[in-house]
Amino acid sequence: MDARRTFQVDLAGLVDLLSHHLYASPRVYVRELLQNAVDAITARRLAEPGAPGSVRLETAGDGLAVTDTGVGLTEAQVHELLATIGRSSKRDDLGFARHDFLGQFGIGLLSCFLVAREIVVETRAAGGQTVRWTGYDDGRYLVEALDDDRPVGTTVTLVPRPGARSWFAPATVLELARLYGDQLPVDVTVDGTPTTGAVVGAPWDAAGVRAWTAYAERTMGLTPFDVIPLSVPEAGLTGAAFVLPQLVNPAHRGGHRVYLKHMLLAESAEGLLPEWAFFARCVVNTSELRPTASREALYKDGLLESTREALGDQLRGWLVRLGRTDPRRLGEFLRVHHLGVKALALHDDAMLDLVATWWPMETNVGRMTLHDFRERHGVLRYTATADQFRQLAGIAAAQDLPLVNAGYTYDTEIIERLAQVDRSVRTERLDPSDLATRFEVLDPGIELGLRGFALAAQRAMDRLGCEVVLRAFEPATVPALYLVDRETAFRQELRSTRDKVDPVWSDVLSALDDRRADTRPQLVLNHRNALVRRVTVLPTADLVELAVEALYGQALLLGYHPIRPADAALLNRSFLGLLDRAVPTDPEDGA
Ligand SMILES: Nc1ncnc2c1ncn2[C@@H]1O[C@H](COP(=O)(O)OP(=O)(O)OP(=O)(O)O)[C@@H](O)[C@H]1O
Repeated sequence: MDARRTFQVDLAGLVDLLSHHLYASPRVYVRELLQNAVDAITARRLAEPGAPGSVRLETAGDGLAVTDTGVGLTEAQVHELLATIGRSSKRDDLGFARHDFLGQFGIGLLSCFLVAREIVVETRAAGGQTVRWTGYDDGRYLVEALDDDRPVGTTVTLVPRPGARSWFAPATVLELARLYGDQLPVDVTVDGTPTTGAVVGAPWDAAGVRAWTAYAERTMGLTPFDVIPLSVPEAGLTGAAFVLPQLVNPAHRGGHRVYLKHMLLAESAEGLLPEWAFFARCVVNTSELRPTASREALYKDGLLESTREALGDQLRGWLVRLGRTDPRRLGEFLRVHHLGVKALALHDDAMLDLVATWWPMETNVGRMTLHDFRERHGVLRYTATADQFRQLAGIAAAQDLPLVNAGYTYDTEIIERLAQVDRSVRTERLDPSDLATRFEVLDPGIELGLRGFALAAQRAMDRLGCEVVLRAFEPATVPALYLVDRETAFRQELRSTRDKVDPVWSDVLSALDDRRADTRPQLVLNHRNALVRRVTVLPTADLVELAVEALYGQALLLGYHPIRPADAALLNRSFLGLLDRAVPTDPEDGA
Protein backbone atom coordinates (compact mmCIF):
# COMPACT_ATOMS: atom_id res chain seq x y z
CA MET A 1 0.00 0.00 0.00
CA ASP A 2 1.27 3.47 -0.84
CA ALA A 3 1.53 5.36 2.47
CA ARG A 4 2.32 8.73 0.90
CA ARG A 5 0.00 11.55 1.82
CA THR A 6 -0.33 15.21 0.88
CA PHE A 7 0.63 18.01 3.26
CA GLN A 8 -2.21 19.98 4.74
CA VAL A 9 -1.69 23.73 4.91
CA ASP A 10 -3.09 25.80 7.74
CA LEU A 11 -3.99 29.01 5.95
CA ALA A 12 -4.50 31.05 9.11
CA GLY A 13 -1.01 30.07 10.23
CA LEU A 14 0.46 30.94 6.87
CA VAL A 15 -1.21 34.35 6.75
CA ASP A 16 0.12 35.01 10.20
CA LEU A 17 3.59 34.09 9.01
CA LEU A 18 3.33 36.41 6.03
CA SER A 19 2.02 39.31 8.02
CA HIS A 20 4.43 39.09 10.88
CA HIS A 21 7.57 37.83 9.25
CA LEU A 22 7.57 38.37 5.54
CA TYR A 23 5.98 41.70 4.81
CA ALA A 24 6.79 44.86 6.70
CA SER A 25 3.22 46.12 6.41
CA PRO A 26 -0.17 44.95 5.12
CA ARG A 27 -0.03 47.81 2.63
CA VAL A 28 1.78 45.49 0.20
CA TYR A 29 -1.57 44.00 -0.69
CA VAL A 30 -2.15 46.82 -3.22
CA ARG A 31 1.20 46.10 -4.80
CA GLU A 32 0.46 42.39 -5.17
CA LEU A 33 -2.89 43.09 -6.80
CA LEU A 34 -1.36 45.61 -9.20
CA GLN A 35 1.40 43.19 -10.01
CA ASN A 36 -0.97 40.35 -10.86
CA ALA A 37 -3.03 42.67 -13.05
CA VAL A 38 0.03 43.92 -14.92
CA ASP A 39 1.36 40.38 -15.38
CA ALA A 40 -2.01 39.26 -16.75
CA ILE A 41 -1.94 42.13 -19.26
CA THR A 42 1.62 41.21 -20.23
CA ALA A 43 0.57 37.57 -20.73
CA ARG A 44 -2.34 38.60 -22.92
CA ARG A 45 -0.20 40.93 -25.01
CA LEU A 46 2.27 38.13 -25.72
CA ALA A 47 -0.41 36.47 -27.83
CA GLU A 48 -2.34 39.59 -28.76
CA PRO A 49 0.09 42.55 -29.00
CA GLY A 50 -2.56 45.24 -29.44
CA ALA A 51 -4.69 44.12 -26.46
CA PRO A 52 -5.91 46.87 -24.11
CA GLY A 53 -3.87 47.47 -20.98
CA SER A 54 -5.74 49.06 -18.12
CA VAL A 55 -6.21 48.40 -14.42
CA ARG A 56 -9.14 49.92 -12.53
CA LEU A 57 -9.22 50.07 -8.76
CA GLU A 58 -12.60 50.88 -7.26
CA THR A 59 -13.35 51.37 -3.62
CA ALA A 60 -17.03 50.48 -3.57
CA GLY A 61 -18.74 49.92 -0.19
CA ASP A 62 -15.99 49.22 2.27
CA GLY A 63 -14.06 46.85 0.02
CA LEU A 64 -11.91 47.10 -3.08
CA ALA A 65 -12.37 45.74 -6.61
CA VAL A 66 -9.47 45.57 -9.06
CA THR A 67 -10.33 44.98 -12.69
CA ASP A 68 -7.76 44.27 -15.36
CA THR A 69 -7.85 43.65 -19.09
CA GLY A 70 -5.41 40.76 -18.78
CA VAL A 71 -5.54 37.15 -20.04
CA GLY A 72 -8.02 35.89 -17.51
CA LEU A 73 -8.10 32.26 -16.36
CA THR A 74 -9.97 29.20 -17.52
CA GLU A 75 -11.78 27.06 -14.97
CA ALA A 76 -8.99 24.48 -15.04
CA GLN A 77 -6.40 27.20 -14.41
CA VAL A 78 -8.45 28.59 -11.56
CA HIS A 79 -8.37 25.22 -9.85
CA GLU A 80 -4.69 24.82 -10.50
CA LEU A 81 -3.35 28.29 -9.84
CA LEU A 82 -5.59 29.94 -7.30
CA ALA A 83 -6.17 26.96 -5.09
CA THR A 84 -2.57 25.94 -4.66
CA ILE A 85 -0.27 28.00 -2.52
CA GLY A 86 3.07 28.48 -4.20
CA ARG A 87 1.81 27.64 -7.68
CA SER A 88 2.53 30.28 -10.27
CA SER A 89 1.99 30.56 -14.00
CA LYS A 90 5.04 32.80 -14.18
CA ARG A 91 7.77 30.21 -14.00
CA ASP A 92 9.18 28.20 -16.88
CA ASP A 93 9.34 24.41 -17.13
CA LEU A 94 12.47 24.36 -15.01
CA GLY A 95 10.86 26.47 -12.34
CA PHE A 96 12.74 29.71 -13.10
CA ALA A 97 10.99 33.05 -12.96
CA ARG A 98 9.93 34.07 -16.45
CA HIS A 99 11.49 37.26 -17.55
CA ASP A 100 8.35 39.05 -18.71
CA PHE A 101 6.61 38.87 -15.36
CA LEU A 102 6.82 40.58 -12.02
CA GLY A 103 5.53 37.67 -9.95
CA GLN A 104 7.25 34.35 -9.50
CA PHE A 105 6.60 32.90 -6.08
CA GLY A 106 2.91 32.08 -6.20
CA ILE A 107 2.10 33.64 -2.85
CA GLY A 108 1.17 37.20 -3.83
CA LEU A 109 -2.57 36.73 -3.78
CA LEU A 110 -2.30 35.26 -0.28
CA SER A 111 -1.04 38.61 0.97
CA CYS A 112 -4.56 39.94 0.42
CA PHE A 113 -5.61 37.88 3.42
CA LEU A 114 -3.58 40.33 5.52
CA VAL A 115 -6.48 42.74 5.07
CA ALA A 116 -9.35 40.67 3.64
CA ARG A 117 -11.38 37.84 5.06
CA GLU A 118 -12.68 36.92 1.64
CA ILE A 119 -11.21 37.18 -1.86
CA VAL A 120 -13.43 36.90 -4.89
CA VAL A 121 -11.88 36.41 -8.34
CA GLU A 122 -14.17 36.67 -11.36
CA THR A 123 -12.27 35.91 -14.50
CA ARG A 124 -12.73 35.09 -18.16
CA ALA A 125 -10.13 33.87 -20.60
CA ALA A 126 -10.50 34.30 -24.37
CA GLY A 127 -13.04 31.79 -25.66
CA GLY A 128 -13.89 30.59 -22.16
CA GLN A 129 -16.72 30.99 -19.68
CA THR A 130 -16.64 33.36 -16.72
CA VAL A 131 -15.54 31.63 -13.52
CA ARG A 132 -15.96 32.87 -9.97
CA TRP A 133 -13.52 31.69 -7.32
CA THR A 134 -14.19 32.66 -3.72
CA GLY A 135 -11.45 32.09 -1.16
CA TYR A 136 -12.01 32.33 2.59
CA ASP A 137 -9.35 33.00 5.19
CA ASP A 138 -10.01 29.65 6.86
CA GLY A 139 -8.66 27.89 3.76
CA ARG A 140 -11.94 26.91 2.08
CA TYR A 141 -12.70 27.96 -1.47
CA LEU A 142 -15.57 27.76 -3.89
CA VAL A 143 -15.59 27.70 -7.70
CA GLU A 144 -18.68 28.49 -9.76
CA ALA A 145 -19.32 29.04 -13.44
CA LEU A 146 -21.13 32.31 -14.21
CA ASP A 147 -23.32 32.96 -17.14
CA ASP A 148 -22.24 36.41 -18.26
CA ASP A 149 -20.34 37.73 -21.22
CA ARG A 150 -17.92 40.14 -19.65
CA PRO A 151 -14.83 41.11 -21.63
CA VAL A 152 -11.68 39.04 -21.26
CA GLY A 153 -9.96 39.90 -17.98
CA THR A 154 -10.26 39.58 -14.25
CA THR A 155 -11.87 41.37 -11.32
CA VAL A 156 -10.51 40.66 -7.86
CA THR A 157 -12.74 41.85 -5.03
CA LEU A 158 -11.66 41.99 -1.41
CA VAL A 159 -14.03 41.87 1.55
CA PRO A 160 -12.23 43.57 4.45
CA ARG A 161 -11.38 41.89 7.69
CA PRO A 162 -12.85 43.61 10.71
CA GLY A 163 -10.13 45.94 11.94
CA ALA A 164 -8.49 46.28 8.52
CA ARG A 165 -11.02 48.66 6.99
CA SER A 166 -8.65 51.62 7.13
CA TRP A 167 -6.53 49.93 4.45
CA PHE A 168 -9.46 50.34 2.06
CA ALA A 169 -10.07 54.06 2.54
CA PRO A 170 -10.10 55.66 -0.95
CA ALA A 171 -7.28 58.06 -0.09
CA THR A 172 -5.12 55.22 1.21
CA VAL A 173 -5.70 53.07 -1.84
CA LEU A 174 -4.91 56.03 -4.11
CA GLU A 175 -1.73 56.77 -2.21
CA LEU A 176 -0.57 53.15 -2.30
CA ALA A 177 -1.39 52.74 -6.00
CA ARG A 178 0.66 55.86 -6.72
CA LEU A 179 3.50 54.76 -4.52
CA TYR A 180 3.92 51.32 -6.04
CA GLY A 181 2.55 51.81 -9.49
CA ASP A 182 3.28 55.32 -10.71
CA GLN A 183 5.87 54.02 -13.20
CA LEU A 184 3.90 51.08 -14.58
CA PRO A 185 3.62 50.89 -18.36
CA VAL A 186 -0.16 50.39 -18.24
CA ASP A 187 -2.99 52.75 -17.31
CA VAL A 188 -3.94 52.50 -13.66
CA THR A 189 -6.82 54.47 -12.17
CA VAL A 190 -8.19 54.64 -8.64
CA ASP A 191 -11.87 55.58 -8.60
CA GLY A 192 -11.28 57.19 -11.98
CA THR A 193 -8.12 59.12 -11.01
CA PRO A 194 -5.09 58.24 -13.12
CA THR A 195 -2.00 57.27 -11.14
CA THR A 196 0.39 56.41 -13.94
CA GLY A 197 1.85 58.04 -17.02
CA ALA A 198 2.95 61.60 -17.48
CA VAL A 199 1.08 62.81 -14.39
CA VAL A 200 3.58 61.50 -11.88
CA GLY A 201 6.04 59.56 -14.01
CA ALA A 202 9.79 59.37 -13.67
CA PRO A 203 11.63 60.52 -16.77
CA TRP A 204 13.40 57.18 -17.27
CA ASP A 205 14.31 57.63 -20.83
CA ALA A 206 13.91 61.36 -21.25
CA ALA A 207 16.82 61.54 -18.78
CA GLY A 208 17.03 65.33 -18.81
CA VAL A 209 18.65 66.82 -15.72
CA ARG A 210 15.74 69.16 -15.25
CA ALA A 211 13.18 66.36 -15.33
CA TRP A 212 15.21 64.29 -12.84
CA THR A 213 15.63 67.27 -10.56
CA ALA A 214 11.88 67.75 -10.51
CA TYR A 215 11.48 64.05 -9.77
CA ALA A 216 13.93 64.21 -6.86
CA GLU A 217 12.13 67.22 -5.44
CA ARG A 218 8.80 65.45 -5.65
CA THR A 219 9.74 62.03 -4.35
CA MET A 220 12.68 62.70 -2.05
CA GLY A 221 12.08 66.29 -1.07
CA LEU A 222 15.57 67.40 -2.10
CA THR A 223 17.09 69.53 -4.83
CA PRO A 224 20.17 67.61 -5.89
CA PHE A 225 23.56 69.24 -6.23
CA ASP A 226 23.85 67.36 -9.49
CA VAL A 227 22.24 64.47 -11.35
CA ILE A 228 24.38 61.59 -12.62
CA PRO A 229 22.71 59.38 -15.22
CA LEU A 230 23.16 55.68 -14.49
CA SER A 231 23.09 52.68 -16.75
CA VAL A 232 24.12 49.06 -16.18
CA PRO A 233 22.94 47.03 -19.19
CA GLU A 234 23.69 43.62 -17.65
CA ALA A 235 21.25 44.42 -14.84
CA GLY A 236 18.76 46.01 -17.23
CA LEU A 237 19.23 49.08 -15.08
CA THR A 238 18.68 52.74 -15.89
CA GLY A 239 18.16 55.69 -13.62
CA ALA A 240 19.96 58.52 -11.92
CA ALA A 241 22.03 59.27 -8.86
CA PHE A 242 21.24 62.48 -7.04
CA VAL A 243 24.23 64.11 -5.39
CA LEU A 244 22.98 65.34 -2.05
CA PRO A 245 23.13 69.07 -1.47
CA GLN A 246 23.91 68.65 2.22
CA LEU A 247 26.24 66.72 4.40
CA VAL A 248 25.00 63.36 5.60
CA ASN A 249 26.29 61.22 8.37
CA PRO A 250 28.47 58.53 6.75
CA ALA A 251 27.27 55.98 9.30
CA HIS A 252 23.71 56.56 8.23
CA ARG A 253 23.59 54.69 4.99
CA GLY A 254 20.86 56.18 2.89
CA GLY A 255 18.54 54.00 0.93
CA HIS A 256 17.73 54.14 -2.72
CA ARG A 257 14.49 54.10 -4.60
CA VAL A 258 14.39 50.93 -6.61
CA TYR A 259 11.85 49.94 -9.22
CA LEU A 260 11.73 46.41 -10.49
CA LYS A 261 10.27 46.22 -13.97
CA HIS A 262 8.72 49.63 -13.26
CA MET A 263 7.02 48.57 -10.00
CA LEU A 264 8.34 50.15 -6.84
CA LEU A 265 10.35 47.60 -4.90
CA ALA A 266 11.69 49.77 -2.10
CA GLU A 267 11.89 53.41 -1.18
CA SER A 268 14.98 52.82 0.85
CA ALA A 269 16.87 49.85 -0.57
CA GLU A 270 20.38 49.20 0.64
CA GLY A 271 23.41 47.80 -1.06
CA LEU A 272 22.97 49.40 -4.45
CA LEU A 273 25.93 51.75 -4.15
CA PRO A 274 29.32 51.12 -2.53
CA GLU A 275 29.54 52.36 1.04
CA TRP A 276 31.78 55.27 0.21
CA ALA A 277 29.13 56.78 -2.02
CA PHE A 278 27.09 58.12 0.86
CA PHE A 279 26.81 61.48 -0.85
CA ALA A 280 24.36 60.10 -3.42
CA ARG A 281 20.86 58.64 -3.52
CA CYS A 282 19.66 56.75 -6.54
CA VAL A 283 16.45 56.07 -8.28
CA VAL A 284 16.72 53.16 -10.66
CA ASN A 285 14.59 50.77 -12.61
CA THR A 286 16.02 47.29 -13.12
CA SER A 287 14.74 44.26 -14.92
CA GLU A 288 17.43 41.77 -13.94
CA LEU A 289 18.17 42.27 -10.25
CA ARG A 290 16.11 39.94 -8.12
CA PRO A 291 13.76 40.82 -5.28
CA THR A 292 13.65 38.99 -1.98
CA ALA A 293 10.43 37.01 -1.42
CA SER A 294 8.92 39.87 0.55
CA ARG A 295 9.69 42.00 -2.49
CA GLU A 296 10.91 44.76 -0.24
CA ALA A 297 14.65 44.51 -0.81
CA LEU A 298 17.20 43.39 -3.37
CA TYR A 299 18.46 39.87 -3.20
CA LYS A 300 22.17 39.81 -2.48
CA ASP A 301 23.83 37.94 -5.30
CA GLY A 302 26.72 38.25 -7.73
CA LEU A 303 24.73 40.46 -10.06
CA LEU A 304 23.94 42.93 -7.28
CA GLU A 305 27.63 43.00 -6.44
CA SER A 306 28.80 43.67 -9.98
CA THR A 307 26.04 46.25 -10.42
CA ARG A 308 27.22 48.03 -7.28
CA GLU A 309 30.74 48.16 -8.67
CA ALA A 310 29.57 49.46 -12.03
CA LEU A 311 27.49 52.18 -10.36
CA GLY A 312 30.48 53.09 -8.16
CA ASP A 313 32.59 53.52 -11.31
CA GLN A 314 29.98 55.83 -12.78
CA LEU A 315 29.97 58.03 -9.69
CA ARG A 316 33.74 58.09 -9.59
CA GLY A 317 33.81 59.01 -13.28
CA TRP A 318 31.52 61.94 -12.59
CA LEU A 319 33.86 63.23 -9.89
CA VAL A 320 36.95 62.95 -12.03
CA ARG A 321 35.18 64.64 -14.94
CA LEU A 322 34.06 67.47 -12.71
CA GLY A 323 37.69 68.00 -11.64
CA ARG A 324 38.69 68.32 -15.27
CA THR A 325 35.86 70.45 -16.54
CA ASP A 326 34.54 72.50 -13.63
CA PRO A 327 36.97 72.74 -10.70
CA ARG A 328 34.96 75.50 -9.05
CA ARG A 329 31.95 73.23 -8.82
CA LEU A 330 34.11 70.37 -7.64
CA GLY A 331 35.33 72.70 -4.89
CA GLU A 332 31.72 73.32 -3.87
CA PHE A 333 31.07 69.60 -3.85
CA LEU A 334 34.14 68.91 -1.74
CA ARG A 335 33.20 71.54 0.80
CA VAL A 336 30.11 69.46 1.56
CA HIS A 337 31.28 65.89 0.95
CA HIS A 338 35.04 65.88 1.48
CA LEU A 339 34.82 63.19 4.14
CA GLY A 340 33.36 60.67 1.71
CA VAL A 341 35.83 61.54 -1.00
CA LYS A 342 38.76 61.33 1.40
CA ALA A 343 37.62 57.94 2.64
CA LEU A 344 37.58 56.88 -0.98
CA ALA A 345 41.05 58.32 -1.60
CA LEU A 346 42.49 55.86 0.91
CA HIS A 347 41.85 53.05 -1.58
CA ASP A 348 41.48 54.72 -4.90
CA ASP A 349 44.29 56.42 -6.79
CA ALA A 350 42.07 58.61 -8.95
CA MET A 351 40.35 59.96 -5.85
CA LEU A 352 43.68 60.43 -4.10
CA ASP A 353 44.86 62.56 -6.96
CA LEU A 354 41.59 64.48 -6.90
CA VAL A 355 41.95 65.29 -3.21
CA ALA A 356 45.61 66.26 -3.59
CA THR A 357 44.82 68.50 -6.55
CA TRP A 358 41.61 70.15 -5.43
CA TRP A 359 41.13 70.04 -1.69
CA PRO A 360 42.65 73.06 0.06
CA MET A 361 44.25 72.17 3.39
CA GLU A 362 45.16 74.38 6.31
CA THR A 363 48.89 75.17 6.36
CA ASN A 364 51.03 77.73 8.17
CA VAL A 365 51.60 79.47 4.83
CA GLY A 366 47.91 79.84 3.94
CA ARG A 367 45.24 77.46 2.67
CA MET A 368 46.43 75.45 -0.29
CA THR A 369 46.14 72.06 -1.91
CA LEU A 370 48.77 69.41 -1.22
CA HIS A 371 49.67 69.63 -4.85
CA ASP A 372 50.47 73.36 -4.63
CA PHE A 373 52.21 72.90 -1.30
CA ARG A 374 54.54 70.35 -2.84
CA GLU A 375 55.26 72.52 -5.86
CA ARG A 376 56.19 75.45 -3.67
CA HIS A 377 57.81 73.80 -0.67
CA GLY A 378 58.93 70.33 -1.73
CA VAL A 379 58.54 68.20 1.36
CA LEU A 380 55.01 67.57 2.64
CA ARG A 381 55.78 68.34 6.28
CA TYR A 382 52.79 67.90 8.53
CA THR A 383 51.51 67.56 12.07
CA ALA A 384 49.20 64.68 12.77
CA THR A 385 46.96 66.51 15.22
CA ALA A 386 45.25 69.86 15.01
CA ASP A 387 46.44 70.74 18.54
CA GLN A 388 50.02 70.25 17.56
CA PHE A 389 49.49 72.36 14.49
CA ARG A 390 48.10 75.18 16.59
CA GLN A 391 51.04 74.89 18.93
CA LEU A 392 53.75 74.73 16.32
CA ALA A 393 52.45 76.49 13.18
CA GLY A 394 53.75 79.94 14.15
CA ILE A 395 57.06 78.71 15.53
CA ALA A 396 57.68 76.50 12.49
CA ALA A 397 56.83 79.39 10.13
CA ALA A 398 59.40 81.55 11.95
CA GLN A 399 62.01 78.83 11.34
CA ASP A 400 61.00 78.77 7.64
CA LEU A 401 59.32 75.41 7.96
CA PRO A 402 56.10 75.25 5.95
CA LEU A 403 53.70 72.92 7.73
CA VAL A 404 50.40 71.22 6.84
CA ASN A 405 47.73 70.61 9.43
CA ALA A 406 46.91 66.94 8.83
CA GLY A 407 44.91 66.69 12.02
CA TYR A 408 41.53 66.34 10.34
CA THR A 409 39.99 62.96 9.58
CA TYR A 410 41.94 60.95 6.99
CA ASP A 411 44.45 63.74 6.21
CA THR A 412 47.49 62.03 7.70
CA GLU A 413 46.67 58.78 5.89
CA ILE A 414 46.16 60.67 2.66
CA ILE A 415 49.55 62.37 2.88
CA GLU A 416 51.27 59.11 3.73
CA ARG A 417 49.49 57.32 0.92
CA LEU A 418 50.62 59.96 -1.57
CA ALA A 419 54.20 58.97 -0.80
CA GLN A 420 53.40 55.27 -1.13
CA VAL A 421 51.80 55.73 -4.51
CA ASP A 422 54.41 58.10 -5.91
CA ARG A 423 58.00 57.59 -4.79
CA SER A 424 58.97 61.13 -5.74
CA VAL A 425 56.67 62.55 -3.05
CA ARG A 426 58.59 63.26 0.15
CA THR A 427 56.71 63.53 3.43
CA GLU A 428 57.84 64.31 6.95
CA ARG A 429 55.87 64.17 10.12
CA LEU A 430 57.10 66.99 12.29
CA ASP A 431 58.36 65.81 15.63
CA PRO A 432 58.24 68.70 18.10
CA SER A 433 61.55 67.70 19.64
CA ASP A 434 63.23 67.99 16.23
CA LEU A 435 62.13 71.58 16.13
CA ALA A 436 64.44 72.42 19.04
CA THR A 437 67.43 71.33 16.99
CA ARG A 438 66.72 74.20 14.61
CA PHE A 439 66.92 76.86 17.32
CA GLU A 440 70.07 78.89 17.73
CA VAL A 441 72.31 77.99 20.68
CA LEU A 442 73.51 80.84 22.87
CA ASP A 443 76.90 82.38 22.68
CA PRO A 444 79.17 80.35 25.05
CA GLY A 445 80.07 83.51 26.99
CA ILE A 446 76.40 84.36 27.61
CA GLU A 447 75.61 80.77 28.44
CA LEU A 448 78.37 80.70 31.04
CA GLY A 449 77.01 83.88 32.62
CA LEU A 450 73.60 82.24 33.00
CA ARG A 451 74.81 79.11 34.78
CA GLY A 452 73.41 80.07 38.15
CA PHE A 453 70.05 80.76 36.61
CA ALA A 454 70.14 77.49 34.65
CA LEU A 455 70.82 75.48 37.80
CA ALA A 456 67.96 77.09 39.75
CA ALA A 457 65.60 76.64 36.81
CA GLN A 458 66.56 73.00 36.38
CA ARG A 459 66.00 72.36 40.08
CA ALA A 460 62.44 73.65 39.75
CA MET A 461 61.77 71.51 36.69
CA ASP A 462 63.37 68.32 38.03
CA ARG A 463 60.25 67.73 40.11
CA LEU A 464 58.32 67.46 36.85
CA GLY A 465 60.82 65.35 34.97
CA CYS A 466 61.47 68.14 32.52
CA GLU A 467 64.71 69.44 31.09
CA VAL A 468 65.38 73.18 30.80
CA VAL A 469 67.10 74.39 27.64
CA LEU A 470 68.07 77.95 26.74
CA ARG A 471 67.94 78.85 23.05
CA ALA A 472 67.29 81.84 20.84
CA PHE A 473 64.46 81.61 18.31
CA GLU A 474 61.77 83.49 16.48
CA PRO A 475 59.17 84.71 17.16
CA ALA A 476 60.69 86.65 20.02
CA THR A 477 57.22 87.16 21.46
CA VAL A 478 57.09 83.48 22.52
CA PRO A 479 58.86 83.15 25.86
CA ALA A 480 58.87 79.38 26.28
CA LEU A 481 57.98 76.16 24.48
CA TYR A 482 57.22 72.78 25.97
CA LEU A 483 58.43 70.11 23.54
CA VAL A 484 57.95 66.43 23.92
CA ASP A 485 58.83 63.84 21.31
CA ARG A 486 56.06 61.82 19.79
CA GLU A 487 56.75 58.49 21.43
CA THR A 488 57.12 59.97 24.87
CA ALA A 489 53.93 61.98 24.43
CA PHE A 490 52.14 58.75 23.55
CA ARG A 491 53.40 56.99 26.67
CA GLN A 492 52.48 59.94 28.84
CA GLU A 493 48.95 59.85 27.55
CA LEU A 494 48.87 56.12 28.22
CA ARG A 495 49.85 56.70 31.82
CA SER A 496 47.25 59.33 32.42
CA THR A 497 44.58 57.03 30.94
CA ARG A 498 45.81 54.16 33.08
CA ASP A 499 45.26 56.22 36.20
CA LYS A 500 41.59 56.60 35.28
CA VAL A 501 40.56 53.09 34.14
CA ASP A 502 39.81 49.88 36.00
CA PRO A 503 42.58 47.46 37.03
CA VAL A 504 42.21 45.05 34.10
CA TRP A 505 42.75 47.75 31.54
CA SER A 506 45.33 49.37 33.67
CA ASP A 507 47.41 46.16 33.48
CA VAL A 508 47.02 46.00 29.73
CA LEU A 509 48.16 49.58 29.37
CA SER A 510 51.10 49.01 31.71
CA ALA A 511 52.32 46.27 29.42
CA LEU A 512 52.55 48.81 26.61
CA ASP A 513 54.54 51.23 28.70
CA ASP A 514 58.32 51.37 28.80
CA ARG A 515 59.60 54.23 30.88
CA ARG A 516 63.17 53.53 29.95
CA ALA A 517 62.37 54.58 26.40
CA ASP A 518 61.14 57.99 27.56
CA THR A 519 63.17 60.99 26.61
CA ARG A 520 62.71 63.93 28.92
CA PRO A 521 60.37 66.65 27.67
CA GLN A 522 62.06 69.98 27.18
CA LEU A 523 61.14 73.43 28.39
CA VAL A 524 62.87 75.63 25.82
CA LEU A 525 63.28 79.20 27.07
CA ASN A 526 63.67 81.84 24.39
CA HIS A 527 66.54 84.16 25.08
CA ARG A 528 65.28 86.54 22.39
CA ASN A 529 62.28 87.22 24.56
CA ALA A 530 62.71 90.30 26.75
CA LEU A 531 60.77 88.87 29.68
CA VAL A 532 62.84 85.68 29.67
CA ARG A 533 66.02 87.76 29.70
CA ARG A 534 64.71 89.60 32.73
CA VAL A 535 63.89 86.33 34.43
CA THR A 536 67.44 85.07 33.88
CA VAL A 537 68.80 87.92 35.99
CA LEU A 538 66.39 87.68 38.92
CA PRO A 539 68.27 88.09 42.18
CA THR A 540 67.15 85.01 44.17
CA ALA A 541 66.74 81.31 43.41
CA ASP A 542 63.23 81.45 44.90
CA LEU A 543 62.10 84.02 42.42
CA VAL A 544 63.75 82.18 39.54
CA GLU A 545 61.88 79.02 40.48
CA LEU A 546 58.53 80.81 40.65
CA ALA A 547 59.09 82.52 37.33
CA VAL A 548 60.27 79.35 35.55
CA GLU A 549 57.29 77.45 36.90
CA ALA A 550 55.00 80.14 35.53
CA LEU A 551 56.70 79.96 32.12
CA TYR A 552 56.34 76.20 32.19
CA GLY A 553 52.61 76.47 32.95
CA GLN A 554 52.09 79.00 30.20
CA ALA A 555 53.95 76.80 27.68
CA LEU A 556 51.79 73.83 28.63
CA LEU A 557 48.60 75.78 28.13
CA LEU A 558 49.77 77.34 24.89
CA GLY A 559 50.69 73.95 23.49
CA TYR A 560 47.37 72.31 24.40
CA HIS A 561 49.20 69.74 26.49
CA PRO A 562 47.31 67.72 29.08
CA ILE A 563 47.54 69.20 32.57
CA ARG A 564 48.37 66.52 35.15
CA PRO A 565 47.52 67.03 38.83
CA ALA A 566 51.19 67.88 39.56
CA ASP A 567 51.10 70.53 36.83
CA ALA A 568 47.90 72.03 38.19
CA ALA A 569 49.41 72.23 41.70
CA LEU A 570 52.51 73.88 40.33
CA LEU A 571 50.55 76.41 38.30
CA ASN A 572 48.57 77.29 41.37
CA ARG A 573 51.65 77.74 43.52
CA SER A 574 53.53 79.87 41.03
CA PHE A 575 50.52 82.04 40.24
CA LEU A 576 49.79 82.76 43.89
CA GLY A 577 53.50 83.21 44.64
CA LEU A 578 53.91 85.78 41.90
CA LEU A 579 50.72 87.56 42.90
CA ASP A 580 51.89 87.69 46.47
CA ARG A 581 55.05 89.41 45.39
CA ALA A 582 53.29 91.79 43.01
CA VAL A 583 50.69 93.09 45.45
CA PRO A 584 52.00 95.48 48.13
CA THR A 585 51.61 94.25 51.73
CA ASP A 586 48.99 96.02 53.85
CA PRO A 587 50.79 97.82 56.72
CA GLU A 588 47.67 97.31 58.89
CA ASP A 589 47.89 93.56 58.38
CA GLY A 590 50.30 92.01 60.82
CA ALA A 591 50.87 88.94 58.64
N1 LIG B 1 -5.47 39.22 -12.10
C1 LIG B 1 -5.09 38.00 -12.52
N2 LIG B 1 -5.27 37.62 -13.80
C2 LIG B 1 -4.86 36.41 -14.24
N3 LIG B 1 -4.25 35.49 -13.45
C3 LIG B 1 -4.03 35.80 -12.18
C4 LIG B 1 -4.43 37.07 -11.63
N4 LIG B 1 -4.07 37.07 -10.33
C5 LIG B 1 -3.45 35.90 -10.08
N5 LIG B 1 -3.41 35.13 -11.18
C6 LIG B 1 -2.86 33.76 -11.32
O1 LIG B 1 -2.66 33.21 -10.04
C7 LIG B 1 -1.32 32.79 -9.84
C8 LIG B 1 -0.92 32.97 -8.40
O2 LIG B 1 -0.88 34.36 -8.10
P1 LIG B 1 0.01 34.91 -6.93
O3 LIG B 1 -0.14 36.38 -6.89
O4 LIG B 1 -0.34 34.14 -5.71
O5 LIG B 1 1.48 34.49 -7.34
P2 LIG B 1 2.44 35.02 -8.49
O6 LIG B 1 1.98 36.35 -8.98
O7 LIG B 1 2.60 33.93 -9.51
O8 LIG B 1 3.82 35.14 -7.72
P3 LIG B 1 4.25 36.16 -6.53
O9 LIG B 1 4.02 35.42 -5.27
O10 LIG B 1 5.68 36.40 -6.80
O11 LIG B 1 3.37 37.35 -6.68
C9 LIG B 1 -0.52 33.63 -10.79
O12 LIG B 1 0.69 32.99 -11.16
C10 LIG B 1 -1.47 33.82 -11.95
O13 LIG B 1 -1.38 32.74 -12.83
